[in-house]
Amino acid sequence: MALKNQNPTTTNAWKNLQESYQKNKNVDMKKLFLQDVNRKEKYTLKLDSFTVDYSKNRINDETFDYLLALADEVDLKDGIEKMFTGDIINVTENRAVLHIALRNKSNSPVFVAENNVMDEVNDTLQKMKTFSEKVISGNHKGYTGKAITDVVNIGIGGSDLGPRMVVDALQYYKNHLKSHFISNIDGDHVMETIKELNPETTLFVIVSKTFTTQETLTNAETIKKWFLSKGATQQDIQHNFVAVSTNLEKVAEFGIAANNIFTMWDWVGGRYSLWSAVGLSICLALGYDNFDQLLTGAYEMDQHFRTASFNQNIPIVLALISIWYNNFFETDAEVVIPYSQYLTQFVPYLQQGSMESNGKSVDRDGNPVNYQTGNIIWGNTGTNVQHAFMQLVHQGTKLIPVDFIGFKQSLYGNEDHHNKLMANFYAQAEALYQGKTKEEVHLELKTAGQQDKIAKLLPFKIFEGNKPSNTLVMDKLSPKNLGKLIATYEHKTFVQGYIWNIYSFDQFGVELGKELAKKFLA
Ligand SMILES: O=P(O)(O)OC[C@H]1O[C@](O)(CO)[C@@H](O)[C@@H]1O
Repeated sequence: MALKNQNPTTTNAWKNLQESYQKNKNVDMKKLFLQDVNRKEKYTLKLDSFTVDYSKNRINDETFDYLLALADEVDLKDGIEKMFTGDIINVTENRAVLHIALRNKSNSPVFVAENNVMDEVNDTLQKMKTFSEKVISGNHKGYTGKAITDVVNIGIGGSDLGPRMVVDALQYYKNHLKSHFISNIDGDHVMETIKELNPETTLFVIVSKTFTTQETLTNAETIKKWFLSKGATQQDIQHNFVAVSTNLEKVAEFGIAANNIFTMWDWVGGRYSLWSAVGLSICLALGYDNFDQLLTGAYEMDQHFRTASFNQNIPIVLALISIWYNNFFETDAEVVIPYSQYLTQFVPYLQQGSMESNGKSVDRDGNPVNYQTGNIIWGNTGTNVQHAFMQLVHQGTKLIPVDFIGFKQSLYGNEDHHNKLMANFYAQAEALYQGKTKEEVHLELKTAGQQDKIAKLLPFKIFEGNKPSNTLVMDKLSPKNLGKLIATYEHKTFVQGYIWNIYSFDQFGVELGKELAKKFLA
């Protein structure tokens, strides 16, 4: 059965939210905190050690209830169940959407048509484990009999961003294998990556769900030529090349042996695929046990998402807050700022996850929507952003909600650095919320003995404040916690798309550019 099809603007909850917006759009968050001493606790969600404080938002109890009512009215519960039970919710491509099956630690059956997909999932995971252990231990040899030292992931979009982000984020847990990622069709990118590599000891992992993507195939062919030009033969390819794909025929045409193919399925969207064999580069870089922990973290979030009541549900609450700003305040963008240098690739990863999913302008009936859909996601790591774009968030004319992501402990345990990092983390959220009034600036200049500057500087030093943010805190950046964090944003994206009444799991918007590029090439 298809997803319910309902224009969200026709719901009672939407009308109530419009009224609530008119009444409360300029609500002073400081007053909300004064009125309710328990606000911080009340507006904080928990899943084990993962806490999400959403108290610094222009939301009062009334608004929050209407947001929850919106989720009820469009029957979000039904949408979630349909995803988890393998319904064809990617209608335009006639596919189920089952990234949750890839990390289904309960191993309870998940059916697509009559087929329990868990059997194939478990087989592929076992194959990834066996192969990655063989490579890491040095038992899998390159074509001249030497152990592998370097792994190159060749893929783009979901076949690159997920594994790249996870390998980078979890580099603390990495083994001796060096990881490289080639995505762009820019030949300089390819040459810069392979120039130092030894073809004898390098494993190339070609990742393409379709195995028709121009970038990936061009890059893979260039590398194959380079490999063959170094004295290797066609026969040697089986030692140094493996592929991840659904398109077994095309992989065979490329010259990769059948037992070197790791399968995936059409019910895994590219941007949701790092949990599948697309994560092979993750297993190779971190070892299978760490990959398994990543899956466990995501599974725990899946369970929470599926079972927690809406008002306690982390992805749902984050999605509703986002809709509140996007559709009522008409903010266009959201900033995501992880306070961990390890998460440098997190925002580029999230950009595909969110923007390729929800950048749609027709509803599930094929009619143009008369409301805003996908958010623009941007950001980078703190504290770097404080010296870059935060000026605009603090004092610019736009209202830009922020997600701050932080960890209680650093991995190397350097307390001095970590205390300073986290002091900045909390200070940014506080500064956005508190602001600085005219009176405060006045007093500050006076106290600093700068009375003579008051007339000149006063307006420039005022911070309007009352700017919204969520604060997401985990104990430390572990594989399990990263799994939880990624799954949080995956489900947030699902909820937004569901409520906006769009299809989040196709991506026809990338096709026109591809077609025209072929014409330009000709
Ligand atoms: O894995 P493939 O088939 O090469 O596709 C790569 C990427 O291209 C897209 O289809 C479009 O950008 C993404 O959704 C996907 O992640």
